[in-house]
Amino acid sequence: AVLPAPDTTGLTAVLRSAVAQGAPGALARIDDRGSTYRVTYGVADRAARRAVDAGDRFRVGSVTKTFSAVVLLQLADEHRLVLDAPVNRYLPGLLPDDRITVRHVLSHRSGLYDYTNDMFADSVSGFEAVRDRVFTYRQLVALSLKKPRTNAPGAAYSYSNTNFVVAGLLIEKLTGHSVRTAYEDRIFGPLNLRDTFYLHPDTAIPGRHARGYLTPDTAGAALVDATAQTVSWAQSAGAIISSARDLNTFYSALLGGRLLSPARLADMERFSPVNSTTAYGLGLRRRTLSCGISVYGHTGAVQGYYTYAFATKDGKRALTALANTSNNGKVLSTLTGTLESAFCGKAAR
Ligand SMILES: CC1(C)S[C@@H]2[C@H](NC(=O)CCCC[C@H](NC(=O)C[NH3+])C(=O)[O-])C(=O)N2[C@H]1C(=O)[O-]
Repeated sequence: AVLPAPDTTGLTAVLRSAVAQGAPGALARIDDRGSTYRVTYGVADRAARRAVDAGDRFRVGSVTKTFSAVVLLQLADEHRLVLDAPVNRYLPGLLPDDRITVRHVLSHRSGLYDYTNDMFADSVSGFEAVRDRVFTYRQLVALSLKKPRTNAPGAAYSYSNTNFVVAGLLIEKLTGHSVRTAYEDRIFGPLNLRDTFYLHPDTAIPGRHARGYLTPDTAGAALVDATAQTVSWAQSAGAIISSARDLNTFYSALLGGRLLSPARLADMERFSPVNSTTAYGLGLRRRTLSCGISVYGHTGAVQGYYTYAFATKDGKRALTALANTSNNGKVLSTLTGTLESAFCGKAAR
């Protein structure tokens, strides 16, 4: 299908709305068959009053889940992992139910409870309690197992960070290396993602970056600078640092068939419906837009940063958008408009 031209005027209007709704700043970058469009609005650093730059690095949150899924699917391509095998085959005794498979984990159908529900029940105090903490994967899994499963294995979709903490344990067990080494050797290096890092438990973001600001639960309370944090509460579920350029490169390469065999990419794109416009595959979301076009990628919400990173089925057009706030539902919802502008064009306004 011929895509409408991107609507950069509409894109600017969406970013302006996000800032009006409380984000200090926002950026968007579209890569489309060799053409690049960049839009920025507001500030990357409130104290220094530095304007957002489209090249700024940022924390990508759950966009990390696609990277973790790619590593495990590459291991499946290498016949070192069977997607429909129980997780406990590779990590004996980890989970209390041998029926939970790797595929259940990567599609959020395992039933494993999401420990962040309790961890961040109060947004600011929950964040302050963990921002400098370092967890082991098994400590995070133990937090989840204190609560009942949400569903029988495979019976329903229920988003849970715990699933991609288990994915991190699988990556380290099956590769014999750290998650950081697996990302660098299998994705960051081959795609030359120079702005992309996995530095857990280091709290800094290297190079020029947008500072991230957590919106408190109390209306009108001051934003909390959340830039420096270990993201140890998430790790292989949410701790990657990247840029709009690199995320566009990543999703274009993935959907263009450069990272996985056709069979494994098809596994990743076996979608179960989440709601009328969204479906989830293996570490990959599909969103169907108002113009009927479906786009593939992931969103991210880590303290201080909202990310949307999506591309067309063939990977030839990709969009990444970032607003440097979080815990602000209006901003998260408004950013959906970047997909409409990027892929549906002017008709979307
Ligand atoms: C499904 C999501 C949106 S949430 C999930 C994951 N992020 C988290 O689980 C962190 C939740 C706490 C973040 C915090 N919220 C609170 O503290 C609320 N009390 C805030 O907004 O800064 C991620 O990233 N995913 C997004 C995704 O996959 O799109």
